[in-house]
Amino acid sequence: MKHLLTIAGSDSSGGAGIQADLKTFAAHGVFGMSVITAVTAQNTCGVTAVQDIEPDIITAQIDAVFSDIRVDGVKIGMVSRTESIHAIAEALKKWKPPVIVVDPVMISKSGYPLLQRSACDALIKELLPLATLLTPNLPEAEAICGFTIKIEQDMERAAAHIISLGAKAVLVKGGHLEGSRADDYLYDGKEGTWLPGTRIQTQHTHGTGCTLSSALASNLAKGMHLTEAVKAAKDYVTTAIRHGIALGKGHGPTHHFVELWNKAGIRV
Ligand SMILES: Nc1ncnc2c1ncn2[C@@H]1O[C@H](COP(=O)(O)OP(=O)(O)O)[C@@H](O)[C@H]1O
Ligand SMILES: Cc1ncc(COP(=O)(O)OP(=O)(O)O)c(N)n1
Repeated sequence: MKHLLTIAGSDSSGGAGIQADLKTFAAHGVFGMSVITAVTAQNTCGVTAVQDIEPDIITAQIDAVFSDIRVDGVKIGMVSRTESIHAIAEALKKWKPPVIVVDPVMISKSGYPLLQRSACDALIKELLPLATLLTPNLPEAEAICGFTIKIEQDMERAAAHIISLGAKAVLVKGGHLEGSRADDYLYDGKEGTWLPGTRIQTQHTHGTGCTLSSALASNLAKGMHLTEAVKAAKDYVTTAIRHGIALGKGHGPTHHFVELWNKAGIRV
C-alpha cells in the first residue's frame, strides 16, 4: 500500500483542506497522513477565522512522519505564512519525497485570503521549484505569472511561465473559466495536453482543487505516468462534482464515497 502525506489547512466543515485530502486518499486506496499548517473556521458559506500553526510545530509534524514511515507522495495545500513555507521547504529538501504535488491555495471560493499577500513570493521561490506538479487555478496562475488569464492561449502561456520558474510540470485548472467549459491544461516543459471538461451546473464545488490535487498525488505515487495520472484525477474530480452533496446553506462539498458511486453504476 502507498503512503501519502497532506500538508495543508484544516476545514471544520470537512469539504476542503486536510479533510478533503484524506477522503480522496481513502477513495484511492492509499494510506493518508496529515501535517496541519493552519486551522480554519469554515463552512459551506465561507471562512470566518484562521489560526496558523507555528512553523516549529509544522516541522515537528513532518519530521515525526518521515522519520518513522515511508512517504510515497506529498500533497501541499494551504500554507499561509512565509515562515511556514520556509519550514516546509527546508523539511522536504531534507526528506526528499519522490512526488510533491503543490496546490498553491491563495483565496477560498468565498473570497477569504488563505495565503498572506507577503507570502506569495516565498511560495513562488521556495515551494514551486520543489513541485513534481503545480496545480494553480486561474486567479492563482495570474498571481504567479503577473498577467491576466482569460482564454486558452493565456493558459498555455501561463504554463510555460510557471515551468520557467522551476516546477517540473504544471496543470493550469480551468474551473474559473467563463462559459460552458472546465478544461485544464497540462504542460511538462516539452509536451502540452488539454484535458477537456464540460462545466457541471452546480453550486456544490467546495473543495474541488483539494480533491484534484490529492487524487493527482495518489495516482503519481502509485506510479502512473503524468498524463494518465492527470486524466484519472480529472475523471475522479468530475464525478465527485457531479455527485456534489447539498450540505449546508452555501457551496456543498464534492462526493468521495466511491462505494456509493459503484452501487449506482458510476465508473471513474
Ligand atoms: N463546475 C464544474 N464542472 C466541472 N468541472 C469543474 C467545475 N468546477 C471546477 N471543475 C474542475 O475541478 C478541478 C478544480 O478546479 P478549480 O475549481 O478551478 O480549482 P480550485 O478549487 O483550486 O479553484 C479542475 O479540474 C476544474 O476543471
Ligand atoms: C483549509 C482549506 N484549504 C484549502 C481551501 C481551498 O479549497 P479549494 O478546493 O481550492 O476551493 P474552495 O473550498 O475554496 O471552494 C479551503 N477552502 N480551505
